[in-house]
Amino acid sequence: MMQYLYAGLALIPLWWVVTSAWGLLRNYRVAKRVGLPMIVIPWNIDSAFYVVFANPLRPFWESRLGPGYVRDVLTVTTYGYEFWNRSSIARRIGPSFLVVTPVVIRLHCGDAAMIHCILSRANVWVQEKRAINILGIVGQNLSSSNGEQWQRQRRIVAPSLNERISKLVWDESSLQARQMASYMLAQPGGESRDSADGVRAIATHVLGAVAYGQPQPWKISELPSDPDADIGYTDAVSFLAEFIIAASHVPKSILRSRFMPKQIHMVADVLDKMPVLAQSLLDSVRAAQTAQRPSGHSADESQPRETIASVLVRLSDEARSTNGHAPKSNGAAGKQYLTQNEMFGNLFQFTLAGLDTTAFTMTYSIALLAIYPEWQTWIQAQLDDVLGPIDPKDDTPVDYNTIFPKLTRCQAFTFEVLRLYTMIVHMARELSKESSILTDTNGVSYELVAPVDAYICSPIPHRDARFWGPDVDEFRPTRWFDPGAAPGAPNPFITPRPGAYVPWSIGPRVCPGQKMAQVEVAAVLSTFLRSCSVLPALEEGETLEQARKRLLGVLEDSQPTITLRPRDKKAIHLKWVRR
Ligand code: HEM
Repeated sequence: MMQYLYAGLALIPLWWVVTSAWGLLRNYRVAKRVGLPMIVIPWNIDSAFYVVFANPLRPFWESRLGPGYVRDVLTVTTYGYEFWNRSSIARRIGPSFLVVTPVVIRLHCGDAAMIHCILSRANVWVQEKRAINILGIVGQNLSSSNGEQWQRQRRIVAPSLNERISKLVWDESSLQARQMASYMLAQPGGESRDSADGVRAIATHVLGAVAYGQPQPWKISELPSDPDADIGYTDAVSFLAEFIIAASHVPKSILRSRFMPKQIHMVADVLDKMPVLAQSLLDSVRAAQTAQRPSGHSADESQPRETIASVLVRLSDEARSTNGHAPKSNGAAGKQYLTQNEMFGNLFQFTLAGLDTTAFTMTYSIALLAIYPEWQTWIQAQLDDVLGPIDPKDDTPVDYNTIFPKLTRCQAFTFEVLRLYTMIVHMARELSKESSILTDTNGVSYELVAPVDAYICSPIPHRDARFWGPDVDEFRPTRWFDPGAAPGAPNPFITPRPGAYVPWSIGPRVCPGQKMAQVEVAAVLSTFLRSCSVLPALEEGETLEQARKRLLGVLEDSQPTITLRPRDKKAIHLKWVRR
């Protein structure tokens, strides 16, 4: 009897070897017909074990391994390589290549024309299942749906981020930035290691105010840590956003187990509280709408009361009453409004998609201002030109409609930050049809046959000298100005080749919060630079030049979790001085 058991156990590894070899051979044959460069890997790179260990192992092999196949394999299978590899693999083997394993064929796509092909066909290259599982934890939302479900939500959600919201974002961001600048200037010697936490507080409070109607004064926020304390909706969503992988992958019973730290127990508690918190937020939005005049304004016409949540509720309610059961193209009745679950999901999604992306864009921006003082004075010169001489006693709010369009240098600076420090280093898609033909920038076509995944590796086209010129690796915001644009033209910027610049994605699933983020970053940078300058704080015996190099090293040592971030944000040690 026992000998059968031993034979059975011995067969398990053999079975694993045979099925892996068979899978690899099958995928290799399919991939070879495509004609793109390949990196063949004989194990499952998506297994939980490999995903967990690949990143911590990076320091061990990075300094020891020379160039070659093994190094390439370890690089492309370590999360976030798209940023830290600085396009070195893509420059050697080609901007797009296939990673072939026993279980998957994955296109790593860095060619602008191919990226454009994929992102403009949202019904063919759909959101990948793993991303859907992570992003839909609190309810169905834009990022966790495809097809008709996505289209319906998009019709209602995208318009909620409208121009009126941009004005609110501008005002709230400027207010928060003024409070943060005063705090920084009041620190001993104006020095602080809290700039990253400070701008995260701005991003959190701007969302709290304009998305959920819960304004708060600026203050560096600690993540909640007391499971018994009351928690507001904004804090709950930003807490879950921080622990999104645990919240989406680990069962609540394990999150609550005795071996887990208190903060992880809280993930389960906050998940349980979310429906109640979201419901009470929606109830208060609906109550405020009932009390409001039909014009959508409060009694004081200059004070629009709308928030993203209230616009979302209004648009969905309007859709429900006008075409709640409009016929689908196939003749069946289909709803056109958001269900309660989708409303919860999409409200949560704003924080998930909009908080860290905007906060870290601001973190990199401030650090880069300190690293490149020439660009800081360049922006300040335009600010002084547009806003006139500085008067420290004048704290009249700057008007969004007239001033934002004129702050072209702030905007160009942000474009350049997001070119070299792209927040979302890859966007995952999978082919939903039998096959798809992609044509690259050289006009060569490739046929991909399902099942196949694609990673849109945004940093690769952002560092492609074919589109950005020989100084592609340099930080140079002036590259964004079109030399042919007339002075004072409303849009003086170049239009990058389709697919060459995708920090906000492109095509039907382009980020609906793009304008909101641009307005927020411009408001914060312009408020800071109008009254302050930022420099790297010097360590003992260091020159300013050495400190700038050190600070650049801190930014270069970045790693995405979902959003790109410096590994050590406290090493962004800045000195704030009044202008
Ligand atoms: C600098 C800031 C931001 C960056 C770099 C950014 C980037 C992106 C990218 C790359 C995508 C596409 C992801 C994919 O297709 O896999 C996306 C989607 C999205 N973003 Fe943003 N985002 C930013 C700010 C915001 C803000 C402020 C909001 C809203 C408050 C927002 C809401 C969304 C939503 C709802 C989607 C899903 C769109 C869809 O699937 O139809 N984002 N964002």
